[in-house]
Amino acid sequence: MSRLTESEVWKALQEHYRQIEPLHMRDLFAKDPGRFEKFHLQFNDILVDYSKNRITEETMQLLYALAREVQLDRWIERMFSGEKINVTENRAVLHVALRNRANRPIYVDGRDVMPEVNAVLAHMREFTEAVRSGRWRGYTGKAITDIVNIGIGGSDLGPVMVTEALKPYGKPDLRVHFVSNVDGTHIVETLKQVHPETTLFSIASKTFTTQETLVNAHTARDWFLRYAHDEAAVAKHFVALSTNEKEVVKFGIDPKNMFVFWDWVGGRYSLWSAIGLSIALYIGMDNFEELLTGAFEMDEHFRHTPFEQNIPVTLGLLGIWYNNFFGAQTHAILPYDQYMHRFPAYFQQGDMESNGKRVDRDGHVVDYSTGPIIWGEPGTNGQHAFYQLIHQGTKLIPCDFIAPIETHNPIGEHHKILLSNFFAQTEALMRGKTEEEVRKELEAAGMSGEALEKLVPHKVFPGNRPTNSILVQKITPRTLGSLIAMYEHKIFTQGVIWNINSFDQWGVELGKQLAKAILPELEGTQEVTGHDSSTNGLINHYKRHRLRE
Ligand SMILES: O=P(O)(O)OC[C@H]1O[C@@H](O)[C@H](O)[C@@H](O)[C@@H]1O
Repeated sequence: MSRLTESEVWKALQEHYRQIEPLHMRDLFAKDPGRFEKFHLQFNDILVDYSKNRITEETMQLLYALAREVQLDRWIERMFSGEKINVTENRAVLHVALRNRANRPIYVDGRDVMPEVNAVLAHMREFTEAVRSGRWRGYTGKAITDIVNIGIGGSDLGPVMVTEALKPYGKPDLRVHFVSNVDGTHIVETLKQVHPETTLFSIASKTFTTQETLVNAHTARDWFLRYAHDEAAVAKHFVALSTNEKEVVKFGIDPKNMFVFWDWVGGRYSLWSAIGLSIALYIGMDNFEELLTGAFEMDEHFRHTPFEQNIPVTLGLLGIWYNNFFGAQTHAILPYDQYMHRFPAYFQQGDMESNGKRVDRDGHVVDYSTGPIIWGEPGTNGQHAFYQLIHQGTKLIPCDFIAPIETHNPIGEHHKILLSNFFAQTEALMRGKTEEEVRKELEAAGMSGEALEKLVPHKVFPGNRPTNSILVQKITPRTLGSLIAMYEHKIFTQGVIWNINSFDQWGVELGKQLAKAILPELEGTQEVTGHDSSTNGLINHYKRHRLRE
């Protein structure tokens, strides 16, 4: 037994779960007309309604007590003050410094990081303004029309997600492209759309050693030089976003064209850093700073608001409730906003790479479930695809529904229809439809007898399926910044409760190592024998059939 599962409050939650599990939210709503009032929170223009959860006031009290039990407040302070809470890599976790708009000093190893943070922001402003205004010229004197960001994981997903989410703020005559996959198709298809004289490549890699990114970057460079025939021209078309100057120089990028960040910025938390250059190029530095401001406001809220009114803490605790007491395995993020279509994918990395851990901070295998599987698609597409399982399947899937009150595209009735679906789905998931209601409905439609009875069970919805509804005024840079930071801090809250290190990612290493060992084995015709029979069989099948080409 771990300290967590042995704690009094954990045991109390287990006991309390037994009382809550049989209750239906329909009845909880019927009994208490003030339920929405009690269980919603508001911060700036973000409203979080968590009343459609399988909770009572006692549940929340116990969950907040759990947060106190693990000293969440102390952990928050440790992060914000630059303590090296990423213990396995001996690093501070300071993405909050990147958006510290109050400019309060934050120290790492006795050194205030803010002057460096501000210097990079100034560098980004100078560069993005030069490119956007057309002052920055390519090797034949033409202005830049296309940005190709080459990066993967945290050096891709954030910029992709944000540039998509903030498309209405994008410079119309500047296109951004993202190449991440080492599959040659990705770079080939992208290069078909751009011209070397007017394209700027931003090579985004914290380590600058990531195989996929370097292979794609070399291919881009070769392609470029096939046109330019001049190594000196590379400086006008390639910039690097990285922590590793040595490798950047080795690649052939002038350090003047390098935008730096630091080891205390985790890859999946790096969109706020120089990794956000493609975002800043596209939406402009003022909007990029608005994004930072939104995140900063959420940081302040997270750091200073009592748990009971604290949005990330509350969302984190609700996640714990389903994950650890109801046994929910997954969590769906469902944005009702087409521009936000990569938001669930972004937090797939954000959450699953952070909290997909099986040992605690002290290296002990945990005896409780940790990070959930995160998934989702924008509404209403999801409704016509996988909502069936959420409504009537055998699995409990807590969902976050996110929608803007105002759309960037007020055309006809579209937004009202979209929002009516947003409201309807959480209502349907909560209420369900009883046998009696189904029977009445079928009778009203003229059905009776055996045919009716046969159909009834199929048309019953059990309901009692938990959702959070997150309504924002409009998806602006500022609001998006707050929303992203909200989820980051939810992940942090859960990591603290599970006593895991949310900031390393050793789990991605084994596959990388094995791929490196296998790569040379794919050469030649010699039979491979060094693996298990499946891996040998697959490699040898590939080699035999490749030779047939
Ligand atoms: O930015 P880099 O160093 O190229 O790393 C890209 C990604 O590489 C992956 O291996 C890591 O798991 C991610 O966290 C990271 O974002």
